[in-house]
Amino acid sequence: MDLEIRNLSHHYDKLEVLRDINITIPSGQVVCVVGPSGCGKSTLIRLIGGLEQPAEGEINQIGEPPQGSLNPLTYIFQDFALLPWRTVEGNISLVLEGHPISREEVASRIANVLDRTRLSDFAHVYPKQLSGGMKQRVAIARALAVNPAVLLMDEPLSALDSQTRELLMDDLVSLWERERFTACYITHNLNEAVRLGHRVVVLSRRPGEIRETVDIDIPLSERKVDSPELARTQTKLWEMMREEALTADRQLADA
Ligand SMILES: Nc1ncnc2c1ncn2[C@@H]1O[C@H](COP(=O)(O)OP(=O)(O)OP(=O)(O)O)[C@@H](O)[C@H]1O
Repeated sequence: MDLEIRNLSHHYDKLEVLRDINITIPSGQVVCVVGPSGCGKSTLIRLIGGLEQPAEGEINQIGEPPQGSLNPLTYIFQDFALLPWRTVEGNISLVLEGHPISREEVASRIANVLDRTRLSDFAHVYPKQLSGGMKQRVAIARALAVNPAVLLMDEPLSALDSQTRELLMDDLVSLWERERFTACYITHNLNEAVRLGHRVVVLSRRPGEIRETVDIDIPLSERKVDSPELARTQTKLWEMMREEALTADRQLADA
């Protein structure tokens, strides 16, 4: 299933947040959205997921969700959003409850995502026993358990230290290589964007408008930390964002 965002604009009372956004998220690709603080990135992902209705424009789901999809649009948040009183397995089963699937299917979905995220040995552990990186892997496993058509990821790595972030980026790449998920990935971190995005959409300061869309053709598995080509793309993106970010910072300071 592709996701098509057409002529989307949004405001909160008089505060114009997003202006005429057009983005296509093709099935099996990761589209990263970057932009300065306060430009409307989180608003955009909430609108895509249907948590809020856009003031103007539309979000179209083109084609059918994958077979066995229980929830076509599924979020992964920065703060993991795990229930502390449930084990890893219990946190994953939570999203499967209430769906018309058998106990055997619940068990097989949980086993599958624990295996894919290398968490099988931690099924009975509670979140407080896990590091931040592992908590986010649980959140990723939970999202994958419903076999979503599109993963909506809002700054999923920004609560983690840089080393853990690197490891999780590798995890996301391996997960994608194994089963090509579709994702809209919001981040202010350009390094994440060039490592994980097939396409990077750069937003201006608020009201967020599309400044540029950059396609990166290097296969995800070949994007190495020290790749000069990626470094060049990252510099190009930063040049686009620099002025916007500086002005956005000044506006926030004046507010
Ligand atoms: N529910 C709301 N009601 C009123 N204003 C809101 C609401 N949600 C967001 N805003 C405002 O809309 C603007 C965009 O916010 P948003 O969180 O989408 O930006 P962002 O790009 O994700 O920011 P950051 O990178 O700092 O997380 C901000 O000025 C914010 O204060």
